[in-house]
Amino acid sequence: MSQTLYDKLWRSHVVQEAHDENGNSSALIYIDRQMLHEVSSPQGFEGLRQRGLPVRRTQAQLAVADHAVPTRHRDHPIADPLARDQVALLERNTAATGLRYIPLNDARHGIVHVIGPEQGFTLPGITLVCGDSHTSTHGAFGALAFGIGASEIECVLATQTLRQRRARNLRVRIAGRLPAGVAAKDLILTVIGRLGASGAVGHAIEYCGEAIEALSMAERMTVCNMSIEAGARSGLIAPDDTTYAWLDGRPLAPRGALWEQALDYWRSLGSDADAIFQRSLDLDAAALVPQLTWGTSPDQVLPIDGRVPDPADAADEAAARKIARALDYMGLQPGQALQDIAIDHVFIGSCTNSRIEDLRAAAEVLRGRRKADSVKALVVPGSERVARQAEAEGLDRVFVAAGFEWRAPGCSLCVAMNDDRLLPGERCASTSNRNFEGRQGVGARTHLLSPATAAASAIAGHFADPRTLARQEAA
Ligand SMILES: CC(C)[C@H](C(=O)O)[C@@H](O)C(=O)O
Ligand code: SF4
Repeated sequence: MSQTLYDKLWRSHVVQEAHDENGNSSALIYIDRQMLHEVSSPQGFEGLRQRGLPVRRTQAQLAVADHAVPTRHRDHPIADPLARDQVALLERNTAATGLRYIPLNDARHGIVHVIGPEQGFTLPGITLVCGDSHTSTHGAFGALAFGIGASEIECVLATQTLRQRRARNLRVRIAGRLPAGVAAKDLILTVIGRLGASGAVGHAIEYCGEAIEALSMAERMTVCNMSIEAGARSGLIAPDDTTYAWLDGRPLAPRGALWEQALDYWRSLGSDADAIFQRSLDLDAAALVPQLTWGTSPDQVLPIDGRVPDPADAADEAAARKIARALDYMGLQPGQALQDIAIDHVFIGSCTNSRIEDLRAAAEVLRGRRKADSVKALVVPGSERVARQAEAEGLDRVFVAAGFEWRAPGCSLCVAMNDDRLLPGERCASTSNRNFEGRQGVGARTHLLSPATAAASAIAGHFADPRTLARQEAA
């Protein structure tokens, strides 16, 4: 029977399957690898300790502290007591159980979803979990990767299995090629706008089509990363030569004969031509434009040349209330042009957009230019590896010359769990993935966009279209 990529990943990991009276299937599936971070893991380790259980497969785990870590003064002890305790606890837990832990000042340190792939811990064909919703990122490699809860972390530590419900298949097919100035971030924001924030609940999204095949691994990770913002726990892209070239030689990737064997297997993973998807969405890349969120949910998104929606135009009462509430929190007026909205901050970072390609895209816009005086701007590379690469290319100097602060890796202003946060009412152009109320600090206002659009907006002091800047340059 023909199968999708998801079906193949699922079936190859089922230990035992069960069907309920509605025909839904759930199964005990084998989990190949788990990543752990300081915020979601303590309860899992504690549960294990209380039950007196050992970790079943220590080599299958990789831990790193990223959410609470400061992005300055990394050579000093962590000043914030809560963050210090969280990091110290992860260090103790991993040491006590013999798990692989990447310390703060290690050359491999960074955001969990950036370093997993970098180290080759993430591989095609595997199941990978983490107590973190953006684990969908790793699906860019053709891995079945999803976020799990605290009790599930304990279960994976103890048994290397999980009971899961099988997802339905949703295909997002993008024809054609992305136009210049339009990024993978614009693509995924468009998709989320079309599907809605809970539109893909219960589904695994497979992204395919010419535009997806043409994406770099960094761009594919940006796309899969935000699958959860449409409600899907997993996003997937079939592995191909781009994937293999990127992984070849990574520290934890297979080598020699094992690499050849793995390649043979990985090449069999793509969805069969006649595989059945329960749902599908088709878009043309040529029609895509830079996107910007205006509200407090990632699906409240519009083209950069759009205007703030008017609750009066909403389809029904409930939709009108939702828009009105978002406008109130965001401090916006119906009908306002998005490009007239002034910003206070720019944040380039997060597991969505902090890879070297993202920094290059932003630096290209900023080279020889300066941010507006009214704007505070921050670049937080996704990992030490990204930071060193950027420094080797002189990108850090481009950012600093443009008036940006160049920081050490971590989640930082994506989630404001460290000391990087905004004040109430402050407005931020952010390359991260969530614009929820309070996400970047109590009362802070977040607008999601691509690195290039963030850079163009930093220069303008208000939201700006990176394509306009490129046209001015050419003129
Ligand atoms: C803190 C963590 C558990 C959380 C998540 O699950 O995603 C965070 O990473 C986020 O992006 O909101
Ligand atoms: S960078 Fe943001 S989205 Fe990614 S794991 Fe950290 S907090 Fe979550």
